Amino acid sequence: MAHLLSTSCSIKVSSGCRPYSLPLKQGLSTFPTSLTFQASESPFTRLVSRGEKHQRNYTVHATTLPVSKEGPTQPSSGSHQTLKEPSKPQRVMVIGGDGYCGWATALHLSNKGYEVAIVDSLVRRLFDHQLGIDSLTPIHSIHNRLRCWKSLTGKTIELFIGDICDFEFLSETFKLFEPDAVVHFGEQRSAPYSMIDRSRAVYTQQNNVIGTLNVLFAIKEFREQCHLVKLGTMGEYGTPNIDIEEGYITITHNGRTDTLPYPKQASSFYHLSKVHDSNNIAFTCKAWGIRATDLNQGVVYGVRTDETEMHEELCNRFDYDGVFGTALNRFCVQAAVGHPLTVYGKGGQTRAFLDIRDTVQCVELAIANPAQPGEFRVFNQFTERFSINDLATLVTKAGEKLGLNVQSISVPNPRVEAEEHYYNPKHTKLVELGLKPHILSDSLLDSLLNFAIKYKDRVDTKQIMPSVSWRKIGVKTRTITA
Ligand SMILES: O=c1ccn([C@@H]2O[C@H](COP(=O)(O)OP(=O)(O)O[C@H]3O[C@H](CS(=O)(=O)O)[C@@H](O)[C@H](O)[C@H]3O)[C@@H](O)[C@H]2O)c(=O)[nH]1
Repeated sequence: MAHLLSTSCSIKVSSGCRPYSLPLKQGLSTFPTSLTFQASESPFTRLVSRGEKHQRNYTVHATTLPVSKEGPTQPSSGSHQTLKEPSKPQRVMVIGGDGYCGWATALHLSNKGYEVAIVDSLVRRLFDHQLGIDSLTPIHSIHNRLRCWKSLTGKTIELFIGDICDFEFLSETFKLFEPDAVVHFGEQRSAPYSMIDRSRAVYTQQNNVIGTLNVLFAIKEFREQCHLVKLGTMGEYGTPNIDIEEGYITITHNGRTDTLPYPKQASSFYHLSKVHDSNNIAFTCKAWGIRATDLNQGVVYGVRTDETEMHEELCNRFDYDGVFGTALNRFCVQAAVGHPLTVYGKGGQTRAFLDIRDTVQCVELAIANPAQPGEFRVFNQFTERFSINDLATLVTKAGEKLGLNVQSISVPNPRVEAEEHYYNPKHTKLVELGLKPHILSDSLLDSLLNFAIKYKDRVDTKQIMPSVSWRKIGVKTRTITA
């Protein structure tokens, strides 16, 4: 990688047994990069030695306890390696477990009694450094987060730091942890980031598509009964002028009828990467009998979950900048600091939304009710629909109740998207499994706004306006200046 600097740093990993260090060669240019391990001191070697110790423990302590819809509630007993009923998941690998949705999910599953391992390259933190942005909330290192969780609850979350695009690393995590389910959040998830320049577009698709392919190969090779729960996006469908079904549509054409994958019309290189993932997963379910659930998630808002609010060191990240911040969270921060709400274009663009507390609930439901071998399920994961103008109105009213003077402006739309359109996506499958939605209420908006007000001194208002244009993307690597 031409832009890779040979800066070395050390990441400390706490295992349940003893801490050890992973020396890293880290790309710190403006170019996106994953963390690359030095050949002489690879994490692979270290993880193997740690894993051998754990594997001995598994033989003595691991478990085959049955799981209810609520998830297992008892600690392990018996040998995990002789697991006879793989459809009863207990061991969940959360890839991307240091990120916004991943962190909340990892804690939630651990709290529900699952044995959880986080696999993460920490590259999301590196993006912040590269772009000069930061979470509204101060976030602690993954090591402090996990130590804090352990001291509060007595529960250990295992940690594997590395890049899933490195198949050797991923293989070792599979062999050591032996997951029954893998929740895959470990992708570059920002549409604007993928539209900064050619290098970020290529990075996004390479990272996301190859990472998911590696997960599929790892399941096939090492853990064929493991259920893949993959974070897709509602943006895969685009905004067609007909109802959006959950993954599949039955079509009669020239007198013949078939149920086919719902047409995809993604509108950023990021959203397209998820379409490519879905195709690869669908194919491997057919070809290899992989069991998979694609969670086509809408735009997530909120920050607190039952677990993250147990201690300030467990606090989740909260992005408000023009690259990683999402609509409602951004509007709350904008209202808190007196910045006009940034409605792109006409504001009639309508999207599917959900509270982060429902993200963790949906993932848990998908794990507790796994897909069958060879089945490629698609769930539309959201609870409500709003246009951007609806959101601006809601935040304005909620802000006024708190004494804030909230204004909106129409910003020339940096994206290429329909600004007025039909939008009626179905979302019944997760409700049928038991989802109890948190609806966007006045009290939730009130608490989100108060949250934003609490941290408003940390806001860098220069990061609020959008800086990435879908039309102006070029091949030249864009350097982010201070
Ligand atoms: O200040 C803003 C920010 C956004 N928007 C508009 O709000 C809509 C949603 O944008 P967003 O930035 O909130 O979300 P998006 O880029 O679509 O991506 C986010 O939501 C996706 C779900 S969905 O939108 O595809 O359903 C996830 O896949 C992504 O990981 C997550 O970053 C867009 O029409 C955008 O033009 C504004 O009008 N003003």
